[in-house]
Amino acid sequence: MTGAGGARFEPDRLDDQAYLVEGDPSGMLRTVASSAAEVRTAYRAAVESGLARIGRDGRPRAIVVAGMGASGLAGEVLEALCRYGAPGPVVTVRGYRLPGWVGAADLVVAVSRSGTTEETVAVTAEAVRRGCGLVGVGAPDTPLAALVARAGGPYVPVGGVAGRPEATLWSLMVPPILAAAAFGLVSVDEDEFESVARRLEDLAHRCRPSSESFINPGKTLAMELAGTVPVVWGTSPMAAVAAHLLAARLGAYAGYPAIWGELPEAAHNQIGTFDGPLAGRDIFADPFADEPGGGPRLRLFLLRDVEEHPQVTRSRTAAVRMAEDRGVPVSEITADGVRPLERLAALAGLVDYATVYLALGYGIDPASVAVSTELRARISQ
Ligand SMILES: O=P(O)(O)OC[C@H]1O[C@](O)(CO)[C@@H](O)[C@@H]1O
Repeated sequence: MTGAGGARFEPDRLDDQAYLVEGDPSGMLRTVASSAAEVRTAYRAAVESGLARIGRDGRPRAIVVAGMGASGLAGEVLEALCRYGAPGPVVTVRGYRLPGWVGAADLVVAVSRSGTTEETVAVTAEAVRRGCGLVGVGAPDTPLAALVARAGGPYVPVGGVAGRPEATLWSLMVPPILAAAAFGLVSVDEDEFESVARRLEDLAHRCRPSSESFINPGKTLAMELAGTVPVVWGTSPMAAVAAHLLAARLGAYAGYPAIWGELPEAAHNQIGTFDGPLAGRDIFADPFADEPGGGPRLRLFLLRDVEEHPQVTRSRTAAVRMAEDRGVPVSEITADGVRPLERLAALAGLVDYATVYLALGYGIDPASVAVSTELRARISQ
């Protein structure tokens, strides 16, 4: 794709079965529908790679997850799981260098689906030089795999869609979680991953292409996103990962912008947008124009977790009222489920569908947004 500037969202496309096949030549909808299978495969691959054995060396001082883009989100998921209950810190590194304090007492989990992303390879090489414990997740026979082999760490091979690292998150995030579980930092078992898989299967059924827009939650969310400037807030650390995922997927699949944040922090800065130039009705818009509005306007998307701090609940409720008072529409999506990973699955699965449908509604092939590949090529020359 060389640019889709000016593309129009056409809701009818979402119920046009022939278009949903032709407009998605890489089968992104099929890839998203296979998320449940991916969770099960990732679990087995992680177990077979011997990840559980790393726990025998004793608990590391900290776990550092290194990854870029969607691979970095695997670190955020682990951070969210560990934030309040784990006896040690989890840090995500997105960049070329490890923090100065990281050393032999720490475990670095390097995540790169391609196994070639230069930032992640650089951080992994630094981890080898510093004598850190090392786990790798990514494509086999790659620079990343070679570095992890040199350090003698376990490597969890990841397949998936070539050139589409962000197509599914689960194969990237399951191994770091199991690495943390090996040290007792989190408590997860096969049952929990199985209930995640079942939840994703249920979503795949409800969001399937043949299910009409008015009952399909993926298509509904896509229609609510279309033509807006999305402000996406999560109401817990895990819901905030889903908010970040939504913003990331919008950019990657639909070339669409969004801002995201986590309550309570987002209420300290992003709430300013409710009184800004993109909020509410456009008073200068031509009332006789074919298209009302005069440009995209703000819409608040609240990704809610059933486990919220009581003050966050108050902040959320007040923010919804304040948005509505100012003419900013609000969409609220609540993640249900007993365990945090189930709730993440409820939100992340919906996000994956909605962002693919949004791209298709704009007539964009969700696997064709290649500008990040162009940037990679330019900086590697
Ligand atoms: O998982 P990888 O292969 O390291 O890629 C990291 C990120 O870089 C990108 O390929 C973009 O450059 C994203 O698609 C991806 O999320």
